[in-house]
Amino acid sequence: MSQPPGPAPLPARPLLITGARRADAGSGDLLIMDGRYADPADAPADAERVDADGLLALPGLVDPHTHLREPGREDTETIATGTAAAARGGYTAVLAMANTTPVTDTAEAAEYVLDVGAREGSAQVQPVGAVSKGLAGEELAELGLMARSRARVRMFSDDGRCVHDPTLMRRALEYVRTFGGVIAQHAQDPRLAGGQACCHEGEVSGRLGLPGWPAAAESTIVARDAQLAALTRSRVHVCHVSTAETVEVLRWAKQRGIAITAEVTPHHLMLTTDEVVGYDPTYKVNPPLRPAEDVTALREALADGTIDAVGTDHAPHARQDKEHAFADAAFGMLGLETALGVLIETMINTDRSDWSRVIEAMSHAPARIAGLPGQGRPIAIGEPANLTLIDPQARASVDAAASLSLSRNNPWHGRDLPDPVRMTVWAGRVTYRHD
Ligand SMILES: NC(=O)N[C@@H](CC(=O)O)C(=O)O
Repeated sequence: MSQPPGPAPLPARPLLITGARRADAGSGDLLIMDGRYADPADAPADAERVDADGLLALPGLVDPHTHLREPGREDTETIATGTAAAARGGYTAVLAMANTTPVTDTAEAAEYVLDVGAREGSAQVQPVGAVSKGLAGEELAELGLMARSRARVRMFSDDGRCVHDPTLMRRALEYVRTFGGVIAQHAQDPRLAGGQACCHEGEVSGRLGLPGWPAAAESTIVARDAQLAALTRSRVHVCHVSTAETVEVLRWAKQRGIAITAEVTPHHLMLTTDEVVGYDPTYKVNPPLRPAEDVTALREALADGTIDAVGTDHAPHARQDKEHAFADAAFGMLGLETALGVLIETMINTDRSDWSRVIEAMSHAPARIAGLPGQGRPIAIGEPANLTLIDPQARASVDAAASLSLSRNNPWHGRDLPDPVRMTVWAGRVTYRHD
Protein backbone atom coordinates (compact mmCIF):
# COMPACT_ATOMS: atom_id res chain seq x y z
CA MET A 1 0.00 0.00 0.00
CA SER A 2 1.42 3.42 -0.89
CA GLN A 3 2.06 5.91 1.89
CA PRO A 4 -0.60 8.60 2.37
CA PRO A 5 0.60 12.16 1.65
CA GLY A 6 1.93 13.44 4.92
CA PRO A 7 4.86 14.69 6.88
CA ALA A 8 8.19 12.91 6.82
CA PRO A 9 7.96 9.76 8.93
CA LEU A 10 8.80 10.41 12.56
CA PRO A 11 9.94 7.83 15.05
CA ALA A 12 6.21 7.34 15.30
CA ARG A 13 4.75 6.24 18.60
CA PRO A 14 1.49 4.41 18.02
CA LEU A 15 -1.60 6.08 19.49
CA LEU A 16 -4.37 4.14 21.17
CA ILE A 17 -7.45 6.35 21.48
CA THR A 18 -10.07 5.01 23.85
CA GLY A 19 -13.68 5.96 24.47
CA ALA A 20 -14.34 8.28 21.50
CA ARG A 21 -17.77 8.20 19.91
CA ARG A 22 -18.02 8.19 16.14
CA ALA A 23 -20.50 10.43 14.41
CA ASP A 24 -20.58 8.31 11.28
CA ALA A 25 -21.66 5.08 13.03
CA GLY A 26 -19.32 2.72 14.68
CA SER A 27 -17.47 3.11 17.92
CA GLY A 28 -14.70 1.42 19.78
CA ASP A 29 -11.05 2.14 20.34
CA LEU A 30 -8.86 3.53 17.58
CA LEU A 31 -5.29 2.44 17.02
CA ILE A 32 -3.07 4.63 14.86
CA MET A 33 0.17 3.10 13.66
CA ASP A 34 2.49 4.03 10.79
CA GLY A 35 0.14 6.78 9.65
CA ARG A 36 -2.94 4.57 9.36
CA TYR A 37 -5.72 3.11 11.44
CA ALA A 38 -4.95 -0.40 12.60
CA ASP A 39 -6.72 -3.08 14.59
CA PRO A 40 -6.77 -2.01 18.28
CA ALA A 41 -6.20 -5.65 19.20
CA ASP A 42 -2.68 -5.18 17.80
CA ALA A 43 -1.84 -2.22 20.06
CA PRO A 44 1.78 -2.51 21.19
CA ALA A 45 2.60 -2.06 24.87
CA ASP A 46 4.40 1.24 24.24
CA ALA A 47 1.43 2.88 22.45
CA GLU A 48 0.52 6.30 23.82
CA ARG A 49 -2.94 6.08 25.35
CA VAL A 50 -5.35 8.94 24.76
CA ASP A 51 -8.45 8.99 26.93
CA ALA A 52 -11.15 10.37 24.63
CA ASP A 53 -14.10 9.56 26.82
CA GLY A 54 -17.00 11.84 25.89
CA LEU A 55 -15.30 13.12 22.75
CA LEU A 56 -16.48 12.74 19.18
CA ALA A 57 -14.09 11.44 16.50
CA LEU A 58 -14.39 13.14 13.09
CA PRO A 59 -12.37 12.52 9.96
CA GLY A 60 -9.81 15.31 9.59
CA LEU A 61 -11.35 18.46 8.14
CA VAL A 62 -10.39 19.64 4.65
CA ASP A 63 -10.50 23.33 3.73
CA PRO A 64 -11.04 23.87 0.01
CA HIS A 65 -10.21 27.57 0.31
CA THR A 66 -7.27 28.91 2.36
CA HIS A 67 -5.00 31.90 1.74
CA LEU A 68 -1.55 31.14 3.14
CA ARG A 69 0.34 34.22 1.81
CA GLU A 70 3.63 32.37 1.31
CA PRO A 71 5.43 33.20 -0.92
CA GLY A 72 5.26 36.97 -0.86
CA ARG A 73 3.52 38.17 2.30
CA GLU A 74 5.13 36.13 5.04
CA ASP A 75 4.56 39.06 7.39
CA THR A 76 0.83 38.14 7.38
CA GLU A 77 0.93 34.33 7.21
CA THR A 78 3.37 31.58 6.36
CA ILE A 79 2.67 28.02 5.35
CA ALA A 80 3.85 27.01 8.84
CA THR A 81 1.62 29.45 10.76
CA GLY A 82 -1.42 29.04 8.51
CA THR A 83 -1.33 25.27 8.82
CA ALA A 84 -0.76 25.51 12.59
CA ALA A 85 -4.00 27.54 12.70
CA ALA A 86 -5.60 24.90 10.46
CA ALA A 87 -4.58 22.07 12.80
CA ARG A 88 -5.98 24.00 15.74
CA GLY A 89 -9.24 24.25 13.82
CA GLY A 90 -9.32 20.49 13.25
CA TYR A 91 -8.06 20.56 9.66
CA THR A 92 -5.68 17.99 8.21
CA ALA A 93 -5.56 19.45 4.69
CA VAL A 94 -5.89 22.87 3.11
CA LEU A 95 -6.12 23.97 -0.49
CA ALA A 96 -3.73 26.91 -0.78
CA MET A 97 -5.10 29.63 -3.05
CA ALA A 98 -2.98 30.89 -5.92
CA ASN A 99 -3.07 34.66 -5.23
CA THR A 100 0.41 34.75 -3.71
CA THR A 101 3.44 36.71 -4.94
CA PRO A 102 4.48 35.24 -7.26
CA VAL A 103 1.17 33.77 -8.31
CA THR A 104 0.95 29.95 -8.38
CA ASP A 105 0.62 29.81 -12.15
CA THR A 106 3.49 27.45 -13.07
CA ALA A 107 4.49 23.89 -12.17
CA GLU A 108 7.55 25.25 -10.31
CA ALA A 109 5.44 27.62 -8.22
CA ALA A 110 3.01 24.81 -7.34
CA GLU A 111 5.86 22.47 -6.40
CA TYR A 112 7.37 25.18 -4.20
CA VAL A 113 4.14 25.45 -2.18
CA LEU A 114 3.85 21.65 -2.02
CA ASP A 115 7.44 21.25 -0.82
CA VAL A 116 7.31 23.95 1.84
CA GLY A 117 4.04 22.43 3.00
CA ALA A 118 5.56 18.95 3.27
CA ARG A 119 8.57 20.36 5.16
CA GLU A 120 6.95 22.90 7.46
CA GLY A 121 3.22 22.26 7.43
CA SER A 122 1.03 21.01 10.25
CA ALA A 123 -1.48 19.87 7.63
CA GLN A 124 -1.36 18.68 4.05
CA VAL A 125 -0.89 21.69 1.78
CA GLN A 126 -2.31 21.17 -1.69
CA PRO A 127 -1.65 24.06 -4.07
CA VAL A 128 -4.48 25.51 -6.13
CA GLY A 129 -3.23 26.61 -9.54
CA ALA A 130 -4.17 29.92 -11.14
CA VAL A 131 -6.53 29.75 -14.12
CA SER A 132 -4.88 32.69 -15.88
CA LYS A 133 -1.28 33.87 -15.98
CA GLY A 134 -0.67 36.32 -13.16
CA LEU A 135 -4.43 36.20 -12.40
CA ALA A 136 -4.72 38.75 -15.19
CA GLY A 137 -7.72 37.05 -16.80
CA GLU A 138 -6.21 37.12 -20.27
CA GLU A 139 -4.19 34.00 -21.03
CA LEU A 140 -4.52 30.50 -19.59
CA ALA A 141 -1.83 29.56 -17.07
CA GLU A 142 0.15 26.31 -17.42
CA LEU A 143 -2.78 24.14 -16.34
CA GLY A 144 -1.48 20.92 -17.88
CA LEU A 145 2.05 21.34 -16.57
CA MET A 146 0.73 22.03 -13.08
CA ALA A 147 -1.52 18.96 -13.30
CA ARG A 148 1.39 16.75 -14.37
CA SER A 149 3.85 18.22 -11.87
CA ARG A 150 4.72 16.61 -8.54
CA ALA A 151 2.06 18.90 -7.04
CA ARG A 152 -0.63 17.06 -9.05
CA VAL A 153 -2.79 20.18 -9.19
CA ARG A 154 -6.47 19.44 -9.77
CA MET A 155 -8.20 22.62 -8.59
CA PHE A 156 -7.61 25.89 -10.42
CA SER A 157 -8.81 29.32 -9.38
CA ASP A 158 -8.10 33.01 -9.91
CA ASP A 159 -9.73 33.54 -6.51
CA GLY A 160 -9.67 37.17 -5.48
CA ARG A 161 -10.56 37.83 -9.10
CA CYS A 162 -13.35 36.45 -11.24
CA VAL A 163 -12.56 34.65 -14.49
CA HIS A 164 -14.76 37.14 -16.26
CA ASP A 165 -14.00 36.45 -19.93
CA PRO A 166 -16.47 33.70 -20.93
CA THR A 167 -14.18 32.34 -23.64
CA LEU A 168 -11.28 32.00 -21.21
CA MET A 169 -13.62 30.24 -18.77
CA ARG A 170 -14.80 27.92 -21.51
CA ARG A 171 -11.23 27.04 -22.51
CA ALA A 172 -10.22 26.46 -18.89
CA LEU A 173 -13.18 24.12 -18.35
CA GLU A 174 -12.38 22.21 -21.55
CA TYR A 175 -8.74 21.88 -20.54
CA VAL A 176 -9.21 20.59 -16.98
CA ARG A 177 -11.78 18.04 -18.13
CA THR A 178 -8.96 16.09 -19.76
CA PHE A 179 -7.43 15.24 -16.38
CA GLY A 180 -10.47 15.41 -14.08
CA GLY A 181 -9.72 18.90 -12.78
CA VAL A 182 -12.11 21.58 -11.60
CA ILE A 183 -12.32 25.36 -11.97
CA ALA A 184 -13.13 27.11 -8.69
CA GLN A 185 -14.74 30.40 -9.56
CA HIS A 186 -14.72 33.62 -7.54
CA ALA A 187 -18.11 34.69 -8.86
CA GLN A 188 -18.11 38.46 -8.96
CA ASP A 189 -18.94 40.25 -12.19
CA PRO A 190 -16.39 43.09 -12.18
CA ARG A 191 -18.69 45.26 -14.30
CA LEU A 192 -21.52 44.98 -11.78
CA ALA A 193 -19.33 44.96 -8.67
CA GLY A 194 -15.93 46.34 -9.44
CA GLY A 195 -13.66 49.13 -8.34
CA GLN A 196 -14.70 50.41 -4.97
CA ALA A 197 -17.64 48.04 -4.32
CA CYS A 198 -17.10 46.90 -0.75
CA CYS A 199 -20.44 46.20 0.86
CA HIS A 200 -23.72 44.48 0.02
CA GLU A 201 -25.80 46.82 -2.16
CA GLY A 202 -28.94 47.60 -0.19
CA GLU A 203 -30.32 49.72 2.57
CA VAL A 204 -27.14 49.64 4.70
CA SER A 205 -24.74 50.58 1.87
CA GLY A 206 -27.02 53.47 0.95
CA ARG A 207 -27.21 54.72 4.53
CA LEU A 208 -23.45 54.43 5.08
CA GLY A 209 -22.52 55.87 1.71
CA LEU A 210 -20.46 52.82 0.77
CA PRO A 211 -20.31 51.60 -2.83
CA GLY A 212 -22.36 48.40 -2.94
CA TRP A 213 -22.19 45.13 -4.80
CA PRO A 214 -25.53 43.62 -5.72
CA ALA A 215 -26.42 39.95 -5.32
CA ALA A 216 -26.83 39.72 -9.10
CA ALA A 217 -23.08 40.30 -9.58
CA GLU A 218 -22.59 36.82 -8.07
CA SER A 219 -25.61 34.86 -9.31
CA THR A 220 -25.30 35.92 -12.96
CA ILE A 221 -21.72 34.61 -13.13
CA VAL A 222 -22.78 31.35 -11.47
CA ALA A 223 -25.62 30.94 -14.01
CA ARG A 224 -23.21 31.58 -16.87
CA ASP A 225 -20.62 29.16 -15.49
CA ALA A 226 -23.24 26.45 -14.96
CA GLN A 227 -24.15 26.73 -18.64
CA LEU A 228 -20.48 26.65 -19.63
CA ALA A 229 -19.96 23.55 -17.49
CA ALA A 230 -22.89 21.94 -19.33
CA LEU A 231 -21.50 23.00 -22.69
CA THR A 232 -18.04 21.61 -21.97
CA ARG A 233 -19.23 18.65 -19.85
CA SER A 234 -16.68 19.80 -17.32
CA ARG A 235 -16.70 20.62 -13.62
CA VAL A 236 -17.11 24.00 -11.96
CA HIS A 237 -16.94 24.79 -8.25
CA VAL A 238 -18.39 28.03 -6.86
CA CYS A 239 -16.30 29.65 -4.14
CA HIS A 240 -17.89 31.39 -1.14
CA VAL A 241 -21.58 31.50 -2.15
CA SER A 242 -23.19 34.46 -0.41
CA THR A 243 -26.70 35.04 -1.74
CA ALA A 244 -30.14 33.42 -1.91
CA GLU A 245 -30.19 34.11 -5.67
CA THR A 246 -27.05 32.01 -6.17
CA VAL A 247 -28.66 29.20 -4.16
CA GLU A 248 -31.60 29.24 -6.59
CA VAL A 249 -29.23 29.04 -9.56
CA LEU A 250 -27.37 26.12 -7.95
CA ARG A 251 -30.65 24.26 -7.37
CA TRP A 252 -31.62 24.79 -11.00
CA ALA A 253 -28.23 23.64 -12.29
CA LYS A 254 -28.05 20.58 -10.06
CA GLN A 255 -31.56 19.50 -11.06
CA ARG A 256 -30.35 19.50 -14.66
CA GLY A 257 -27.42 17.27 -13.75
CA ILE A 258 -24.75 19.92 -14.38
CA ALA A 259 -21.44 19.14 -12.66
CA ILE A 260 -21.46 22.12 -10.32
CA THR A 261 -20.44 22.17 -6.66
CA ALA A 262 -20.33 25.03 -4.19
CA GLU A 263 -18.93 26.08 -0.85
CA VAL A 264 -20.05 28.55 1.82
CA THR A 265 -17.88 30.27 4.40
CA PRO A 266 -18.57 30.17 8.13
CA HIS A 267 -18.85 33.98 8.19
CA HIS A 268 -21.60 34.01 5.57
CA LEU A 269 -23.48 31.45 7.68
CA MET A 270 -23.56 33.71 10.71
CA LEU A 271 -22.66 37.36 10.17
CA THR A 272 -24.86 39.89 8.35
CA THR A 273 -24.52 43.28 6.68
CA ASP A 274 -25.37 44.85 10.04
CA GLU A 275 -21.77 44.22 11.17
CA VAL A 276 -20.64 46.86 8.73
CA VAL A 277 -22.67 49.63 10.38
CA GLY A 278 -19.73 50.53 12.64
CA TYR A 279 -17.39 50.84 9.62
CA ASP A 280 -15.03 48.29 11.19
CA PRO A 281 -12.83 47.01 8.31
CA THR A 282 -12.51 43.64 10.07
CA TYR A 283 -15.91 42.93 8.52
CA LYS A 284 -14.87 43.92 5.03
CA VAL A 285 -14.74 40.78 2.94
CA ASN A 286 -15.35 39.53 -0.57
CA PRO A 287 -18.08 38.62 -1.22
CA PRO A 288 -19.60 41.00 1.32
CA LEU A 289 -21.66 40.02 4.34
CA ARG A 290 -25.29 39.85 3.26
CA PRO A 291 -28.69 40.44 4.91
CA ALA A 292 -30.27 37.90 7.29
CA GLU A 293 -32.51 36.42 4.54
CA ASP A 294 -29.42 35.34 2.64
CA VAL A 295 -27.88 33.82 5.78
CA THR A 296 -31.04 31.75 6.26
CA ALA A 297 -31.01 30.63 2.61
CA LEU A 298 -27.34 29.61 2.89
CA ARG A 299 -28.00 27.54 6.02
CA GLU A 300 -30.89 25.77 4.28
CA ALA A 301 -28.80 25.14 1.19
CA LEU A 302 -25.94 23.72 3.21
CA ALA A 303 -28.33 21.49 5.15
CA ASP A 304 -30.01 20.08 2.03
CA GLY A 305 -26.77 19.64 0.07
CA THR A 306 -27.40 22.35 -2.54
CA ILE A 307 -24.21 23.81 -1.12
CA ASP A 308 -21.79 20.90 -0.92
CA ALA A 309 -19.00 22.13 1.29
CA VAL A 310 -17.67 24.64 3.79
CA GLY A 311 -14.63 26.70 2.77
CA THR A 312 -13.09 29.08 5.28
CA ASP A 313 -11.65 31.66 2.85
CA HIS A 314 -9.14 32.26 5.67
CA ALA A 315 -7.63 35.56 4.47
CA PRO A 316 -4.94 36.98 6.76
CA HIS A 317 -4.07 40.67 6.42
CA ALA A 318 -1.56 42.96 8.10
CA ARG A 319 -2.81 45.65 10.43
CA GLN A 320 -1.50 48.36 8.08
CA ASP A 321 -3.57 46.93 5.22
CA LYS A 322 -6.75 46.73 7.27
CA GLU A 323 -6.60 49.93 9.35
CA HIS A 324 -8.00 52.29 6.76
CA ALA A 325 -11.30 53.91 5.95
CA PHE A 326 -13.68 51.04 5.18
CA ALA A 327 -13.64 51.65 1.42
CA ASP A 328 -9.81 51.55 1.29
CA ALA A 329 -9.09 48.58 3.59
CA ALA A 330 -8.11 45.10 2.36
CA PHE A 331 -10.83 42.48 1.86
CA GLY A 332 -10.76 39.34 3.99
CA MET A 333 -11.00 37.78 7.44
CA LEU A 334 -9.49 34.87 9.38
CA GLY A 335 -11.45 31.64 9.65
CA LEU A 336 -9.51 28.40 10.11
CA GLU A 337 -9.51 28.23 13.90
CA THR A 338 -13.18 29.09 14.36
CA ALA A 339 -14.86 27.33 11.40
CA LEU A 340 -16.02 24.19 13.19
CA GLY A 341 -17.26 26.22 16.16
CA VAL A 342 -19.36 28.39 13.85
CA LEU A 343 -20.71 25.30 12.09
CA ILE A 344 -21.74 23.77 15.42
CA GLU A 345 -23.45 27.00 16.44
CA THR A 346 -25.27 27.59 13.15
CA MET A 347 -26.06 24.04 11.98
CA ILE A 348 -25.91 21.57 14.90
CA ASN A 349 -27.11 23.73 17.78
CA THR A 350 -30.02 24.97 15.62
CA ASP A 351 -30.94 21.39 14.63
CA ARG A 352 -30.57 22.24 10.96
CA SER A 353 -28.07 19.44 10.35
CA ASP A 354 -26.83 16.31 11.97
CA TRP A 355 -23.18 15.40 12.34
CA SER A 356 -23.06 13.28 9.23
CA ARG A 357 -24.02 16.31 7.13
CA VAL A 358 -21.38 18.52 8.79
CA ILE A 359 -18.72 15.84 8.30
CA GLU A 360 -19.72 15.50 4.66
CA ALA A 361 -19.48 19.28 4.13
CA MET A 362 -16.23 19.81 6.02
CA SER A 363 -14.29 16.67 5.15
CA HIS A 364 -15.62 14.18 2.57
CA ALA A 365 -17.01 16.67 0.02
CA PRO A 366 -14.07 19.10 -0.10
CA ALA A 367 -11.60 16.22 -0.48
CA ARG A 368 -13.66 14.79 -3.32
CA ILE A 369 -14.18 18.14 -5.07
CA ALA A 370 -10.49 19.03 -4.85
CA GLY A 371 -9.30 15.54 -5.82
CA LEU A 372 -7.35 14.79 -2.66
CA PRO A 373 -6.92 11.04 -2.21
CA GLY A 374 -6.11 10.11 1.35
CA GLN A 375 -8.17 12.95 2.86
CA GLY A 376 -11.86 12.98 3.74
CA ARG A 377 -11.74 9.21 4.15
CA PRO A 378 -13.77 7.24 6.69
CA ILE A 379 -12.30 6.32 10.04
CA ALA A 380 -11.62 2.67 9.29
CA ILE A 381 -8.80 0.17 9.58
CA GLY A 382 -6.31 0.59 6.73
CA GLU A 383 -7.31 4.20 5.97
CA PRO A 384 -4.90 7.12 6.44
CA ALA A 385 -5.17 8.37 10.03
CA ASN A 386 -6.49 11.92 9.60
CA LEU A 387 -8.56 12.61 12.66
CA THR A 388 -10.10 15.35 14.75
CA LEU A 389 -11.23 14.69 18.30
CA ILE A 390 -13.80 17.19 19.49
CA ASP A 391 -15.88 18.14 22.48
CA PRO A 392 -19.02 19.61 20.87
CA GLN A 393 -20.16 21.17 24.18
CA ALA A 394 -16.96 23.12 24.91
CA ARG A 395 -17.22 26.88 24.47
CA ALA A 396 -14.88 29.83 24.82
CA SER A 397 -14.66 33.52 24.14
CA VAL A 398 -12.58 33.99 20.98
CA ASP A 399 -9.36 35.87 21.65
CA ALA A 400 -7.76 37.28 18.50
CA ALA A 401 -4.44 37.69 20.34
CA ALA A 402 -4.29 33.94 21.04
CA SER A 403 -4.54 32.95 17.37
CA LEU A 404 -1.81 30.82 15.81
CA SER A 405 -2.21 32.89 12.64
CA LEU A 406 0.24 35.76 12.19
CA SER A 407 -2.66 38.11 11.49
CA ARG A 408 -5.32 39.56 13.74
CA ASN A 409 -8.22 40.38 11.39
CA ASN A 410 -10.50 38.08 13.33
CA PRO A 411 -14.22 38.87 13.05
CA TRP A 412 -15.04 36.52 15.92
CA HIS A 413 -12.93 38.28 18.55
CA GLY A 414 -14.80 38.55 21.85
CA ARG A 415 -17.65 36.27 20.78
CA ASP A 416 -18.67 33.25 22.78
CA LEU A 417 -18.54 30.26 20.41
CA PRO A 418 -18.14 26.51 20.54
CA ASP A 419 -14.42 25.73 20.90
CA PRO A 420 -14.55 22.01 20.14
CA VAL A 421 -11.17 20.79 18.91
CA ARG A 422 -9.23 18.74 21.46
CA MET A 423 -6.74 16.95 19.22
CA THR A 424 -5.88 16.82 15.53
CA VAL A 425 -3.94 13.98 13.94
CA TRP A 426 -2.56 14.27 10.41
CA ALA A 427 -1.21 11.11 8.78
CA GLY A 428 -0.75 9.55 12.21
CA ARG A 429 1.09 12.51 13.74
CA VAL A 430 -0.46 14.72 16.44
CA THR A 431 -0.54 18.25 15.01
CA TYR A 432 -2.62 19.95 17.68
CA ARG A 433 -3.45 19.23 21.32
CA HIS A 434 -5.72 21.40 23.42
CA ASP A 435 -4.10 22.08 26.81
N1 LIG B 1 -11.99 36.91 0.45
C1 LIG B 1 -11.38 38.05 0.60
O1 LIG B 1 -12.01 39.02 1.03
N2 LIG B 1 -10.08 38.20 0.34
C2 LIG B 1 -9.25 37.26 -0.35
C3 LIG B 1 -9.38 37.30 -1.83
C4 LIG B 1 -10.76 37.52 -2.29
O2 LIG B 1 -11.49 36.53 -2.45
O3 LIG B 1 -11.13 38.67 -2.53
C5 LIG B 1 -7.81 37.53 -0.01
O4 LIG B 1 -6.91 36.93 -0.61
O5 LIG B 1 -7.56 38.35 0.88
